[in-house]
Amino acid sequence: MNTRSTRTAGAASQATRASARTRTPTIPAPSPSPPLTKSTRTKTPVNQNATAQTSTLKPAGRKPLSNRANSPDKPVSSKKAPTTASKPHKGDVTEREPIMAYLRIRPALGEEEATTPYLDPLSDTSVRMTDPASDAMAQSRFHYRMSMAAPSSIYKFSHIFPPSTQQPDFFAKTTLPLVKDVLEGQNGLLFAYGVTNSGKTYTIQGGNKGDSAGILPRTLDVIFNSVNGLQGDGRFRPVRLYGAERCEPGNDNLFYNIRASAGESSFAAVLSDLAESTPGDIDTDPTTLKLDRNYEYSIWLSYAEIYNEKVYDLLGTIEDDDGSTPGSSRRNTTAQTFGGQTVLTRKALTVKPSPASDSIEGITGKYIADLRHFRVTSATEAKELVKLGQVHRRVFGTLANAQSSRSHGMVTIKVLRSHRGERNNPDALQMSRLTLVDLAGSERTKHTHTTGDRLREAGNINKSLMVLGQCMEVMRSNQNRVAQSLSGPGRSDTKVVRKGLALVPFRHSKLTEVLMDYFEGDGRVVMIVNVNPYDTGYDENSHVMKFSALAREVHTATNNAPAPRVLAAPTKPGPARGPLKSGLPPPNMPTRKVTISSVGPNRRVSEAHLEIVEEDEESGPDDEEDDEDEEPINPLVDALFDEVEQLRMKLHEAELRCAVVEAETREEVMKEMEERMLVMQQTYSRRLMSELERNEKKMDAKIDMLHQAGLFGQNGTPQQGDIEDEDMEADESYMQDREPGFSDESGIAPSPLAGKTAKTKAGSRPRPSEIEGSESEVERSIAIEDDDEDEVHGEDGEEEEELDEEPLTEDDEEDDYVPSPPIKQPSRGKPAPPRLDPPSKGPRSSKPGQRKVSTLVDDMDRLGLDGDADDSVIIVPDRKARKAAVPEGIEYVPRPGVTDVGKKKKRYVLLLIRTRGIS
Ligand SMILES: Nc1ncnc2c1ncn2[C@@H]1O[C@H](COP(=O)(O)OP(=O)(O)OP(=O)(O)O)[C@@H](O)[C@H]1O
Repeated sequence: MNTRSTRTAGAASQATRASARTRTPTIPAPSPSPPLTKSTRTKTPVNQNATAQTSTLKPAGRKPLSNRANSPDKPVSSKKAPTTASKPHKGDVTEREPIMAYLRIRPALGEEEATTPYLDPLSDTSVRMTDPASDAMAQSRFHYRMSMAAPSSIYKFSHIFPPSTQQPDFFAKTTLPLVKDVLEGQNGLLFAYGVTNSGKTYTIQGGNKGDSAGILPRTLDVIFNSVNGLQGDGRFRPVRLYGAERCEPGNDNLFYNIRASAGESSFAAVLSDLAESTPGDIDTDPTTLKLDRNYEYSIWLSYAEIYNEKVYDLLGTIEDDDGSTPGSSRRNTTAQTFGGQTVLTRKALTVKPSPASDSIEGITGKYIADLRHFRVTSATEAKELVKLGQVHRRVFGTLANAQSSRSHGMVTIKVLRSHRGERNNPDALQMSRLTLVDLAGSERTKHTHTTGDRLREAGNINKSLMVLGQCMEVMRSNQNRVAQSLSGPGRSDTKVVRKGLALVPFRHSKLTEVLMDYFEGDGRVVMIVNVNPYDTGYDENSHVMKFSALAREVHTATNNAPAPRVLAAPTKPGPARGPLKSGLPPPNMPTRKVTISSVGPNRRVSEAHLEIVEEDEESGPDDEEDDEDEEPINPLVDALFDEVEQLRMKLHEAELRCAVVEAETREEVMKEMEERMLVMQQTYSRRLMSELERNEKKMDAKIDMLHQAGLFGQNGTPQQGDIEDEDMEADESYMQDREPGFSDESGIAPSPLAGKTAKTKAGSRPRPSEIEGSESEVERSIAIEDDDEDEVHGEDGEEEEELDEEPLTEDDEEDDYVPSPPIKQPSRGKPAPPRLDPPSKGPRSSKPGQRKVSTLVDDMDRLGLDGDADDSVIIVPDRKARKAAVPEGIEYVPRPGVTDVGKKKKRYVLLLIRTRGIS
């Protein structure tokens, strides 16, 4: 019996091999970097303790789904494998190793240097990550933290590379062991994972300065340095996943010229400009590995991308002849011009299960049908190819997103190795492959407000990464279950356990479908986690870190013995290998119209208007046959994944809506607040103005009383004429000082009474309290008392009515009157009025009110203020007095410009009484 046929695919198969072949079940400590040689590799049992101190992703929580993949007794496909007796089998030494997870911290760029990174390496293998928002929250009581991730966590890695790490060093520690493996017949997978702008492309491809070449160009350098002088003539070419087929040496001579690949169009010019600006051979890695010189090697390269859950050949523009079908063109991408419009057509490739005829020990992975591999004979040639793929990726990627890689880029290097003595024996052929994947940045839809096509694109990126995480989780859980059953007493028969293992959901995304063989078959897997510690997406970075913690708990099988590969059945030519549909796209074909431009040498700008047609995958006649080998896809799992994706989209849309509503609400509240503030400001300025006005009027009234009483001419005090002159001068100088539109420091617009205010402020008109010399005179004639409740009324007679309504009290009368001699107000140019007699200071003998009235009448008589006199002035202490004093036929008329000042309490009223004839 062919023992290989008993091998099963899926996690169960891994478990079987692990249990059968793991020789020393010791629990190793994670090594900081992968071993360079097989002898140093640590043999690891599948049972691992979680090394991350943070919570890992939650288990799916659903019942393990089983199908035939879960069964160790899964029957091999009914299809017969080639019956060649020399069918090779793998070596006996298979070990299991955890996925290596390396953290690379990106250095600060530009303005980021001013920011504090939120990653703090604690050692070579552990790092602390602290949410910057939690610091901000501690400082501000208004800030609240919306993150679901823990505010601070410690994560462990196989090794942590600080920002200062240089490309050569990074390559030597992470990738060189895989390069050695692939040249010795082992498979290897390396993928860079991280959020957008975290440095994945820089790590894989490199920068554009000296010594910044990434791990891909370095890998090519090391391979060609090592196989120098050991290259075969390329009489076999790799097909499908493990197969190889004979080809005529030389048929695969490459014809790749970027300009030629695009034809004579503006697009060609853009392509060549882009090629010039794309970093090429920046620096070369001098490392050379020692290889078995009994073998000869041929190196093949392919470059695919997965975009929106479709797989494309990035070297699709290269036209070559496959030799097997003479005359047939094998281009997957074409650029044709119709009436000035360039139509760029590329065809999505199908992912097919590897046929049983190719299978190695029953392991059936998947391959990308029609993805072409090109034989490369030098590092320069290989880098040129990569560069062409890069340009295509940039072209198609730019059409999607100018800044960020929106696709997963996948370069696969296949090494065909044959013994020099058996170079014509296909059974002695060995094939190994190394795939380097630059994953699309895990999309931060929440932060980038992605919508429409971008949202769908982001959804697909996230879906494939989510499925990758799910696969790892299921693999880990399956491996743990098998390991537990092995370690338990009397539980060495893991048959029952294996039956209950969950199906690893590789098939739910193109990315995992294409990579599943690395997880299920043999090969070492390395994961590079790129983190930008200045990035605002703390949550996304936490997710990336948790993902790496999970990956470190998954084990893959490594086989120390070289793996001989079978010579596959001849390739069946199918329609998928034929040329693309040519001509204009059919009307129902979805197309995208885009403009792409580039700046070439001498700052020449090239621009091309393109119509992009992405043809769907085609199914060929052999697909049915292939489908026989396919494991049935579980519709429930598929539906669940779709649902998760839909929910994620809905969540995102809801978040967007919330953000919009929040922004609108904030704006509304702001507007309302502004309006209220404005109203308040107006109210307060109105009050201030009226207050000012009132004070002005009061002040003016008081000063006018003094003027009219002629008190300023006494005892050296300024004569009224002098005061008026001074007033005028002061007014003039004040008005000169004040520019039109002047406003004081308070910002309040000048009051219409500002001039009056200024008068008093400037001191040109002395305040009553300032006129010390006249104080006694004033006291003698009138007492001026301020009252906070004073009110100034206009000349509308209100005062009169008000006063009449209010009964007079005795206090009023007492307070209101201070005996004073009657004063005759001198008219301008007339001699100053005679000095009034000092008031009698004797005790009051009569009722104050009566005394006031009589005294006032006497005063009037003394001053000759009769009804015929002009400009007569009389001070009437209160309304009673006024009523009593004003003789029949005389009415109270305020002089024009003189305010009728009234008080409810404790006030003196200055009245100018004119005779009827004067008014
Ligand atoms: N280790 C590093 N040293 C210097 N510069 C770096 C480093 N890593 C990244 N950069 C720079 O950071 C920027 C973003 O890097 P990169 O384009 O590689 O991010 P990315 O993760 O591939 O983003 P995306 O997923 O959007 O494609 C680039 O300008 C790159 O040159």
